[in-house]
Amino acid sequence: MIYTCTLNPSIDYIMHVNQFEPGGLNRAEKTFYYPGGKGINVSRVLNQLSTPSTALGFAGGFTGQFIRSFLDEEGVSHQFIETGEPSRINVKMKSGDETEINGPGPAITSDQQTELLSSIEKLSPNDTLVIAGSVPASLDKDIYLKIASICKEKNISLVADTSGAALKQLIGLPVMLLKPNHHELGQLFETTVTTKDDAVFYAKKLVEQGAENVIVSMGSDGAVLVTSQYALHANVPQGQVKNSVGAGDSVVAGFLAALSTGKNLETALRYGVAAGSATAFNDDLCNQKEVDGLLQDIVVTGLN
Ligand SMILES: Nc1ncnc2c1ncn2[C@@H]1O[C@H](COP(=O)(O)OP(=O)(O)OP(=O)(O)O)[C@@H](O)[C@H]1O
Ligand SMILES: O=P(O)(O)OC[C@@]1(O)O[C@H](CO)[C@@H](O)[C@@H]1O
Repeated sequence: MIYTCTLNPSIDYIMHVNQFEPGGLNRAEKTFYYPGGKGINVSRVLNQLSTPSTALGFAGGFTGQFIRSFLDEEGVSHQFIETGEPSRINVKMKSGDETEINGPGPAITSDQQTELLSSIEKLSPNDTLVIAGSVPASLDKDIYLKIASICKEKNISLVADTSGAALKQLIGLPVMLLKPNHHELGQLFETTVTTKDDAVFYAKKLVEQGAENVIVSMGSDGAVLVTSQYALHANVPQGQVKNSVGAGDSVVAGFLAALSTGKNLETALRYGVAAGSATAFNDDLCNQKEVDGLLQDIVVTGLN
């Protein structure tokens, strides 16, 4: 069974504003509300790809209620710990470019944190846990390390999509998949990752330190997969980007969905990139039909 863990879920409030004028009264042409947070996005895309998962983490207040009801309607299983204070609302403004303002999220008590760790302790060996997104300030700074230690002890396969200090803590641990984007990979090594070769060079360092698979997503330049055996690149199909929020999470979901049906790593990379691009070409996250429609346009090539 796949579990996802989102420590700081959100409602993503997506606003399309034709010509944004800072300091003026702006009116949006179109708005959308979706449950957000990286782990939740992974669970929603897995569900679209007929791969069951359960979303764990914290949710609270009227916004938490919206997140739960939305997931219920879609048939995504969830077990969030109630925070009392409302989950955050993240504003994503599309106005030529994409501007994001993410809230800090509710305070989480140490009892609530302990409850989450206990629920992870109860997962079974060979389950997969996806930890994704930022760590709220009220939680222990090393919570991902604590979760990774539980996974190691219980033989739970760990997947991580996070950045900064939270990502740094996981280096050297036996992680099944790390999925930084090229900016996050660059930050980790205090450098700039711009080319496929840069991505392979630094992803290899993560593999040497214990990661089984590293996918570096590179926006319109596709994604690179590095393992101890080889490095592959997948291009992106042509299309019009509508909303790239959750595109990286969709890569993770597509990759895991393919692996769960026994596909090989090359095919799983192709699914991951198809899911990422299908989400980028959509207002909401992708669905199965859209992913299937892009698969044949994605070419996977070997890199040195
Ligand atoms: N311009 C684009 N055209 C086609 N596909 C795209 C484009 N931008 C992103 N994608 C798809 O989305 C995937 C992930 O993109 P990106 O590297 O921007 O992820 P990310 O920064 O982790 O995203 P997020 O944090 O918003 O989920 C890419 O590998 C690709 O499949
Ligand atoms: O603040 P974090 O946890 O880093 O990112 C949260 C977030 O921006 O990531 C998702 C897209 O990947 C959105 O659904 C959500 O709003």
